[in-house]
Amino acid sequence: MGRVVIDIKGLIPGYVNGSGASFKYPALNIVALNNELIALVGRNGVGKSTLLRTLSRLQPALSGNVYINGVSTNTISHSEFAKLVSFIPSEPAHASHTTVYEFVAMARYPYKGWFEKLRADDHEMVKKAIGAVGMWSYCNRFIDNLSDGERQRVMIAFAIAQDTPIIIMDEPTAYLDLPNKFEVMRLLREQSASGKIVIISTHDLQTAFGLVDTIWLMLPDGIRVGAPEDIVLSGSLNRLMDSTSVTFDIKTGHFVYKHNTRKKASIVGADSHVKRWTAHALQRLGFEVQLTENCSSDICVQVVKQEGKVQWILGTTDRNPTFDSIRDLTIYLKSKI
Ligand SMILES: Nc1ncnc2c1ncn2[C@@H]1O[C@H](COP(=O)(O)OP(=O)(O)OP(=O)(O)O)[C@@H](O)[C@H]1O
Repeated sequence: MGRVVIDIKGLIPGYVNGSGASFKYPALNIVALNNELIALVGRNGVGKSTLLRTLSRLQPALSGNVYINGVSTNTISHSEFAKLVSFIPSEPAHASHTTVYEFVAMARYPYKGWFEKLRADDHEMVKKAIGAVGMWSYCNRFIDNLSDGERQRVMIAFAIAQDTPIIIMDEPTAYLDLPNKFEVMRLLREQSASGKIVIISTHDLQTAFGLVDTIWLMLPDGIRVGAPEDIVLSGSLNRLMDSTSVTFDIKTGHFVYKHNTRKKASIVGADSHVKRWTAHALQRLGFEVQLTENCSSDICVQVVKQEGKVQWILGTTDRNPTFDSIRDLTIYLKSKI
């Protein structure tokens, strides 16, 4: 696959109605490069689908331009554009009485003239695409009878068979369980590694921040572009969450519930994994937790491990309450605070 560059210049995506623009996003200036897997993230309603649909030419921009390899997409014919960009919408395909094979074969039609049949090399491409997503044994199954995860793989096969240098997918990991989310991301990584630009929108920050090359973070006042790590270090994620109940913990890389109470607790003991998960439980109860060598707060939990058995002792003497599980410890603490 040759080099591909998307150059977004002064693009304002949005909708107009009779009284003017009903939704208008600030102007975007971004360059995307081949081999880049990009996740577009942002709150509900910020404009992710609108931007992806605009890049895919399914709706006009309010102003600005998108260039693919230096050519304005407004000047590219529909059939040529279909050889450059495949767009997979967020709603899973429901094509009645269409088999997986027939559905993926439709991806080859941009390469055909009117009434022209698929040739042997088109069929090879379709077979390769279905095989690449591990769906070969499903070829004769109807699309309607697939699970969401299976259908999502078929959608990726469609994009592979369309064989475009740019793949745009709106929420490809929605509806999927965790192993399937990672599997879909692996397939998309393979596509970008083969030289394509892959742009997806997602609400799944863990998957996005763990696996993509670049984040496009859509905030209400404009977009931030960077490696996931750049975005974390810029502090922009707290603006994404800008909420009274969630905050981003830069030390752990996790989004955490914001508690109002800030009682202090310390956890002592030798087993670092047990200490860390005990801290997790106490943080959930609203404690500010320190993992230390010595008890330094009013509430101190000792993690003791003897002959493979773990116990949690509240306080510093043997007469203090002792628990056999984190659940018992938290039930006790909740009854006291
Ligand atoms: N057809 C339409 N006409 C006018 N406004 C629309 C239309 N479709 C969506 N909008 C508005 O455009 C804004 C952006 O919507 P969009 O669907 O792009 O957001 P999103 O970030 O994809 O949201 P979500 O994460 O909830 O899917 C919203 O305020 C929405 O109400």
